[in-house]
Amino acid sequence: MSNLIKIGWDCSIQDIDDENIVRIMAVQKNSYHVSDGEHDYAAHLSGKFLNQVTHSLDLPAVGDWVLVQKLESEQKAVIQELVPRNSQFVRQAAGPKVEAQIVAANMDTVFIVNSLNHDLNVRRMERYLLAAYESGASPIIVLTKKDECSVDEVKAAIARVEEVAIGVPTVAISNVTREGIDELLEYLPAGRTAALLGSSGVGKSTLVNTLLDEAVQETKDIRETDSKGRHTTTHREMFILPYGAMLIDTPGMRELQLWDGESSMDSTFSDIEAFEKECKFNDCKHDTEPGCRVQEALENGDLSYERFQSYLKLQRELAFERRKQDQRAYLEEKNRWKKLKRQRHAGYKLRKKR
Ligand SMILES: Nc1nc2c(ncn2[C@@H]2O[C@H](COP(=O)(O)OP(=O)(O)OP(=O)(O)O)[C@@H](O)[C@H]2O)c(=O)[nH]1
Ligand SMILES: [Zn+2]
Repeated sequence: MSNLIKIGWDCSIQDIDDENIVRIMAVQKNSYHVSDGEHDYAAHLSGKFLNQVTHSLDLPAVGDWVLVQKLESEQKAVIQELVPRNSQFVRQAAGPKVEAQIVAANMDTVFIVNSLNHDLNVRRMERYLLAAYESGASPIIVLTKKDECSVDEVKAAIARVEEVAIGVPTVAISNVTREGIDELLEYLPAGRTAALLGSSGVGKSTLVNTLLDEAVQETKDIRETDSKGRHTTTHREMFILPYGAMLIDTPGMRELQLWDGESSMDSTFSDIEAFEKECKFNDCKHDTEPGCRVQEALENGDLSYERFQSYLKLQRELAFERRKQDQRAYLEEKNRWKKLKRQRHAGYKLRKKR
């Protein structure tokens, strides 16, 4: 058990004493890299596990705890069962398919990484915040490339961020000068697990290297590209930092398409939520209703028009996402039914032959 504590196991929450528990350190296609805090194993899913998978969220992700059968002699392990998660960061998988993709699991903290230079985008940050709240972990905003900005620019950027990340700690850092790194480390005590999330190029992998103090995770500068000029490294990996915290890197995220988040809208938009409570009507649509506090806030500048638009847009997007998922659930059920019918029919034919 003591070895598991080294890789983030929280004994106070989960009181399982099992030497066959390991943590997923890396995922690459269908193979896993797991650790029990002492030894590493190459792992794959058991047939039974695969048979029970009904949803992409049932599959192990980086940060997950799983029960395995170890084959000590070969340093291999077979994954039997997934330990229920404390948190999970989920997005709609890239591409046209309606599919949830789990980016990281069992993290205590989500670092939402943005770069302080020209492409600081608070609308994108709202989206990440929503998904972070939805994950069940606590968000922290990390602003990189401080070295590229003047003191005033940094101040102005932080002020913009604080308007959307209400009450969320914000740390500005530089991977070049190491400024702000000590402050960031306060959010990374030993035994804690954090995930780095943010768009491609904001400096996540560089930050992993800064914190590891060695070049482990390849960064943009030296990364290979595929024939289309895209970066090919997209695998997720968890790193054990020298002082005992765990850090999950999530390279190659181009955009964050939401999967779920309706229940986290209030946390993400706590300012709007507070105004809504003061509207005259409970079911106010904040449009033309009399006594609308939201409209009043928009008029007197307490609430920015862009932020309110973003709030409405995310609401619509989540509702749309929900409808698509319902449709998919319906089709899945239908296909399952068809398959069952086919199987029954085949069984019938077999019996007749005998
Ligand atoms: N000036 C400056 N450049 C930085 C800093 N952090 C990262 N960079 C540079 O930004 C570029 C992108 O950094 P990466 O660490 O590869 O970005 P990433 O977020 O891991 O990107 P993906 O792996 O594609 O998701 C590289 O050229 C880094 O050298 C910083 O604090 N200051
Ligand atoms: Zn209203």
